This record gives sequence, C-alpha cells and structure tokens, in this order.
Amino acid sequence: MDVTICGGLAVVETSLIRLLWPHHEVGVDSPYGIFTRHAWTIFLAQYLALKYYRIFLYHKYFSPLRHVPGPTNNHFFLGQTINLLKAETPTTLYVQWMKQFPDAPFIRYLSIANTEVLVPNNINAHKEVLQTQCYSFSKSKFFLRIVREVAGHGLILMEGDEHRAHRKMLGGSFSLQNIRKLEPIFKEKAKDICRFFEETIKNSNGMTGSFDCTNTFSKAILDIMGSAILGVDLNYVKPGEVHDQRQDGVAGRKQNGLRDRCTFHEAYDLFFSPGTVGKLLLFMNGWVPTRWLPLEANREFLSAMDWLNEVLTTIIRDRYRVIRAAMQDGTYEQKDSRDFVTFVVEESIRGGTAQMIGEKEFLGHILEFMAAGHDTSANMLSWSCYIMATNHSIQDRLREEIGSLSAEPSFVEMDKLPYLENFVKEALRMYSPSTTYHREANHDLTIEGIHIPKGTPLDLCPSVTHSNPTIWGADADSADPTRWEHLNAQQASPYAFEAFSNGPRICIGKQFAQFEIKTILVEMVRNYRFLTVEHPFKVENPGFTLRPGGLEVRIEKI
Ligand code: HEM
Repeated sequence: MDVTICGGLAVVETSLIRLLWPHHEVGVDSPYGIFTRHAWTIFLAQYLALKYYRIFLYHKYFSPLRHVPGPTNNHFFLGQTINLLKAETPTTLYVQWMKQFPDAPFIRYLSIANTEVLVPNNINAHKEVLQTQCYSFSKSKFFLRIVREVAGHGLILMEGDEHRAHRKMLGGSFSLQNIRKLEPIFKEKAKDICRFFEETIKNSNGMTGSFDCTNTFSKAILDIMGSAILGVDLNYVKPGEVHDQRQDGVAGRKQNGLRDRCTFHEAYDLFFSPGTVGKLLLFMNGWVPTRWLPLEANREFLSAMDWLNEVLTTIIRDRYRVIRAAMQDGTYEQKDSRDFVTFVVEESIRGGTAQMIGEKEFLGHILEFMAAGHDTSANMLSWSCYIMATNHSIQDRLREEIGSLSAEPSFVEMDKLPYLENFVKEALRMYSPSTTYHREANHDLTIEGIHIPKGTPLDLCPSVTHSNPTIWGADADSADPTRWEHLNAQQASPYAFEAFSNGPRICIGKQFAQFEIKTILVEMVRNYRFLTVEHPFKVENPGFTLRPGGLEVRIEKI
C-alpha cells in the first residue's frame, strides 16, 4: 500500500517537473535529469518519511483514536507487545487496563509498529461489535494468518453470506435435539475419567492421588471429539487398555517418517501448547510468514498439520463410500446417535441441509470443531477443578445438589440443577477459556461516539466484561455461583457474559460444550472430592485459551 502511494507520488512528481520545465533539454543536468537520476533515492526517502509518519506520528497527533484512553508505558516501536507477552496470563493486561478505565467504551493500545488496537470495554461496545454491526467487522488479518494454519476454511474463517449459509447448513447437527443423542458418548467418557482417577489413587497411596488436569482433560475431550465429531474411537483416557495411537481414525493405516509418530493428541498439543520456539513462530506468523524457516519446530508443525489433513480427509471419504454403498444396497440403518461426519454425509447424500458443503469446507469445519471445541472445554474442566479444590464450600454445595439426581441422570435432569448451571457460568466468567478473539473494521464506522477507521483491529477479551467491578460488583474477582441467582439489569445483559461470544457468530458448540461439561462434572463430583492444588502452576502465555499448564489437583474417593 505504502509502496503504491510512493510509486504514484514519484510518477506525479516526474510529470510535474516535465510540465514546469518543458523547454529545457532533458539532459543529465536539467531538473528532470537530476530527478530521474535520483529517482530511487527520492522514492526511498518518501517511503521512509511515510513510514515514519505512520509509525511514530499518526497515533500521537493525527489518529481519530488518539484520545481513546489506554496504557501509556509503550515501547517506542512495539507498543504493548512485549508487556502482553511477559504478562502473567494472556488476559492480565486487558483486565488491568479495564480496571484503570472501567467506564470507557473502548480502550486503545499500541501493538507492533505502533498499530492502534481497540479493546471493546463496556457492554454496549460489545453489543455493537458482536451483534448490531457484526458483519461490519471481519476476522483480523493477524488472526487469519495464525488460525488458517490449523483451522482450514471452515465456519470460524468464513465471512458475510458464506458464513450465514454455512451456519444454517450446520445448524441441524448442533441442534439441541441432535446433541442430546450424544449423551451416551459424554457419559461413557465421564466414567472413563473416574476410572482413571480410581487407578491414579490405587497407584498412589491408596487413599488419595493427584492428577494433571490439563493433560487429563485434554485427552478426555479429544476422545469425546473423536467420537462425537469424527465417529472414531480414540481412547486416550481408558486405563488398562493398550491403544495403538498411530492408527487413530484410519484403521490399519501406517505412514512414514514423522507422520508415523503423530497422533491427534500430539498434533493438538503441538498447536495449543508448543515449546517456546514453536510459540514464538506461531505468533510471529501473524505478522510475518515464519513457516518457511528451516527449524525443527516448523518441520514438526507442518508434518503434524499434513498428517491431520490426510487423516481427516480419509475419514470423510471413507464415510461417504461406506454410507453411499449401504444406501444403494438398501442396507443402511440410520443410528440414533450420530457423529457430525456421519450427520453431514447422510444429509448431503440425501440432498438435505448439508448437501452444499464441498470437501474443502467439510474438512475445514471438522478441523475447526476439533480445534475450537477441544482446548476450550478441557481448560474449562481444569479451572472447575481448581475452583473446587480451592473453595470446598462451593464443591460441597454442588455435591449436595448433584446427590438429588438418579443413578443414571438424563441431560434433562442435569439441566434442571440451578447450582450446577450457576457453577458452570461462574467458572466460565472467572476463567473464560477463550482469552481474546479478533476483528477488523470493514469500513469506517462510529460506535459509542468513537470514530473507528476502516482496517482498525479489535481485540475482544471476555475477561474485560467478566471482571468489571462496575458490572459485577466489588467481589467480581472471587468465585461465587450464587451471584447468578440475583442478577441486576446490567449483569443480565447477554453482553456481560462473553465466554461463548454473542450475536450471529456466537459459538456454535455452546450447547455441546455445556452438555459435555455438565455430564463430566456430575460424574466426577458425585464420586470424588477435590482436596488441594498440589503446587504453583503457570498459565500459558501467549495463548488463545486460558491454559493452566501443570495444574495438579489432589483427589480422594467418596
Ligand atoms: C467451553 C467451551 C467453549 C468455549 C468457551 C467456546 C468459545 C467460543 C468463542 C468465544 C467463540 C467466538 C470466537 C470468535 O468470534 O472469533 C467460539 C466460536 C466457535 N466455536 Fe466455540 N467454544 C467452546 C466449545 C466449542 C465446541 C465444543 C465446538 C464444536 C464442537 C465449538 C466450535 C466453535 C465454532 C465452529 C466457532 C465459530 C462460530 C462462527 O464463527 O460462526 N466451540 N467459541
């Protein structure tokens, strides 16, 4: 863009000089000659001047956003980038800024090259961006560059009409009616987690045992996603069984080299919790392409991504083949509980709602569901254990309520428990698994009196409204599920609670996640007591999810 401007300027200047000195000889000493001889130097000088203006002057003296409040302890070129990376968690600074300016509709911070980023801060700003003017924003370029790598072209990356159409096509598979049919999958995995706890205690002192929350729930949720989305048994959390993870999803299939060693768990661990170099490359890739660099972290990443694409494509093709053949033979029996892949394949063969989904989008949707629904739900469960281990009264009340359920409660029964419902909301409010989601203004627009120029990036951070004391009161920072029993008008606004986002792009897996989380919580809490957090742990930063790395909780059987 700046190169085009400076190139255009050079052409205009050349024409002007020829116009002003038309009769002069066009020799080396004429103004035209001098100008053309130094054209590159002049172009470079103009380019640097423009860059200087954009990077160092614009945000200070000219931007319409310059009066929006925000942090001032900026690095001269990187703004808040280093501070954000060094913060305790990915949301710490956003919350700190909100507390400094609790009533401001937006907060402005500077990022790399002093790019201005807006953070919607009050309820109305969230409502405008997520609901009223949702399609005036698209996913930011920074976000696209990072996420496209692991998410393919699915719902998360679609915009405008394409997004609306696919949301409609996928609606059926995520309807409450269809999700209820997944009950046996959620229940079986909840039982597997408890069997794993039992074994952990047996292998410890026989009375109590401690488990790594992030690792355990990450595997358990991946198992659920395998069954509910792919229709494939992954069995990462099944104590006592030996499972050849190399054959995940593709029976009898072996691959060469690194791919041979890859599993779903390894692949997703690499995406969500890479090592320091991997993390740096992942986030730098949002600014400048880094995947071509000949580094081990890149090789591992690309290889895992290749593996994942290949395995998922095979699953889709195999499912089409098997279902189509059975339908043609007249032997196909539709099961009551259908995974997402089967649902879409059935629908598309029959000419139902999903028939317009091509293979590329199908793969993109699956990649996204696996990515979006995996770490978020796993982290939510980890933080739930943290709350219970550090607030025994909350845990006791939850157990008391769960005690009223039948031995094999249906989801309808579980869904009627008010304290469980409030506990889930409170855990999501306190520790929103989704740390930030990103947008960019498609055109100039004004929200809450702030003129937002086209192209302005926005970071939406659920913790900003979740921790705002002007919304949630002075005790906003402490866990209290009972606060949901008596909400005032502000707290009752859907935009005060942003864990699943809001508006047309609200999380499509919200009901799936709530159902899954409640089923697992009920089984765990009725069978195990969460005693203590074993040792200090670190929330991983940077991260798209709030991942309590190394959170270990001690449990005992009830
Ligand atoms: C506790 C669990 C979960 C949380 C906290 C969560 C949170 C979110 C948030 C905040 C968004 C909005 C992101 C944005 O606008 O950029 C989102 C979108 C999305 N989520 Fe979830 N999610 C969870 C579970 C799931 C599950 C289980 C699935 C799939 C099975 C899923 C699939 C998606 C998809 C496909 C989108 C994109 C929707 C669209 O753009 O129309 N999520 N989620």
